Amino acid sequence: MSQKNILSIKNLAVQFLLDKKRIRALSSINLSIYKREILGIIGESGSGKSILALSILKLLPSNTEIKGEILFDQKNLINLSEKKLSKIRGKKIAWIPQNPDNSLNPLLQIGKQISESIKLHHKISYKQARNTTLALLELLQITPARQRINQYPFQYSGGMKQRALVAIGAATFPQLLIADEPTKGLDIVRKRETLYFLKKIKSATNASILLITHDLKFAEKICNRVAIMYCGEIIEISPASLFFNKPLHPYSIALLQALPAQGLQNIPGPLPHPLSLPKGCNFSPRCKFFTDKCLTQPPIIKIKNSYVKCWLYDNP
Ligand SMILES: Nc1ncnc2c1ncn2[C@@H]1O[C@H](COP(=O)(O)OP(=O)(O)OP(=O)(O)O)[C@@H](O)[C@H]1O
Ligand code: NI
Repeated sequence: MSQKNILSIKNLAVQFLLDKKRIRALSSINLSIYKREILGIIGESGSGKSILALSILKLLPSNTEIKGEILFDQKNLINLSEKKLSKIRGKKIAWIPQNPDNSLNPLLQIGKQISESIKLHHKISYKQARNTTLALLELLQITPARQRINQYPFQYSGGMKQRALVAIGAATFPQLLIADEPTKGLDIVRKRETLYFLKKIKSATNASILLITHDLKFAEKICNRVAIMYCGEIIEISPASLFFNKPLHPYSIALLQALPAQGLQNIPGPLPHPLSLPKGCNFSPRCKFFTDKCLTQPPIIKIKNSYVKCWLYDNP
């Protein structure tokens, strides 16, 4: 795989200001997304996955303080005006929302919603937009496409609506497609479908995909690399093939052991509250490899193609 970066996040920090308190949502995030890869962002609920995605799209609430760099097309998205950003968002960086019923317009034909997405960003004729829409419907097996293009959301099944969202996201042929929990609440058959169609869209559009999930099994099947989040930090980045065989960070190890197939060993202790994070490593109170060193910030260590933020691997 070519390792050209299409997006680089450097020292990203996000805080929410609430009642004069600062809640740290993300700190010192460093992450690159390679061309044509599927990068999984994995972590428990509240670890900051969605906030990371929303930072890239700059769709955070107004009480947010954001620092650092998100480099895309040689621009720092954080400093970009709303006007310039609107040329990127939805066009070069697109988003597949989670819930079809909140995201599709019930009063507009699906075909219109897809072709509007195309026309919004590309100066093409009605006919060209319609042909691209038909091709996308075919690709996502929303068939017969010529009939489905004129139908309304209520005439689609749940699975078709989900795929229609994928089509809207892919309609602009973005360089980066962000999918937030695309398998949430789906049964095994629908999960398998989502896997298949995401892969199909990736090869048809050449997009990179940032996939947010806490479904480890799904991530294993689809991701090239994974980044593991804990309390608003990335604690490990690894090629998926390595991660699922030999996770490095003690939290990653515990996370994989908590899978049903591994006997469901729960991770002891609670997730720290964002307002009272522990000293040093955020995972230290729950870690079975704890030593006194862990009371100071762990270094980020590179091991082959992986990065891990843990004292365990610091062998001077
Ligand atoms: N608008 C906000 N104001 C204050 N805190 C917020 C706001 N939005 C999110 N947070 C906090 O930021 C942290 C990260 O939230 P985020 O939604 O990114 O988690 P997540 O990993 O996506 O979780 P899930 O898997 O449940 O979707 C959480 O502690 C959350 O409570
Ligand atoms: Ni989320």
